[in-house]
Amino acid sequence: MNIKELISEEQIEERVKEMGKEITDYYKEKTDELVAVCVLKGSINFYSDLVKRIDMNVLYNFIQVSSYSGKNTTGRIKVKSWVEESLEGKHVLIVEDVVDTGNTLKYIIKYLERQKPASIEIASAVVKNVYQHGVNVKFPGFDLGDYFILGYGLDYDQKYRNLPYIGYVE
Ligand SMILES: O=P(O)(O)OC[C@H]1O[C@H](OP(=O)(O)OP(=O)(O)O)[C@H](O)[C@@H]1O
Ligand SMILES: Nc1nc2[nH]cnc2c(=O)[nH]1
Repeated sequence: MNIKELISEEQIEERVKEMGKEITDYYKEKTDELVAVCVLKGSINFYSDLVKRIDMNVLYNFIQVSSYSGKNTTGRIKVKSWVEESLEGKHVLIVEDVVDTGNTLKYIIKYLERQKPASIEIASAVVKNVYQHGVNVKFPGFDLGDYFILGYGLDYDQKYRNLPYIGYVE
């Protein structure tokens, strides 16, 4: 497979730093504590980098869902594990690696809303088809066109997640 680099490690690092500041500025008037929900598996690298750049107390939480097989969405969200602690009254930031059709996020938001958090916002390393999915990503990292991307946590059939940059298959 021929993989082309699209966003370098340095560009990611720079943008994640900025996003951490944007998130800190947004929340600092509202709360001194944030629950960051990592959407496994793809968000693991972004999550780990981003939380270090948020200058307030960040509580960790994890949810695992998946719907992609190869390059295509199956349209069915499989839930593999749920968040553990109660989110009632908490400010929640969902941390995603990529928002594409928005199906995964719509599902997760519905699930988290049942727990009555004070607020739910989204940070995503990459946003694709930004006007199509109807999900408001308050903190987008990179806005890309219709590439199928991999690396920096993102997979192609579970492989290539550990590439330090974001690439696409030529
Ligand atoms: O906006 P959507 O079209 O729903 O696509 C986005 C979702 O697809 C990927 O997850 P995937 O199902 O591949 O699971 P993974 O994170 O374990 O790789 C990605 O991590 C997002 O969660
Ligand atoms: N790996 C990967 N997963 C996705 N899920 C939705 N879009 C993408 C993508 O471009 N790459």
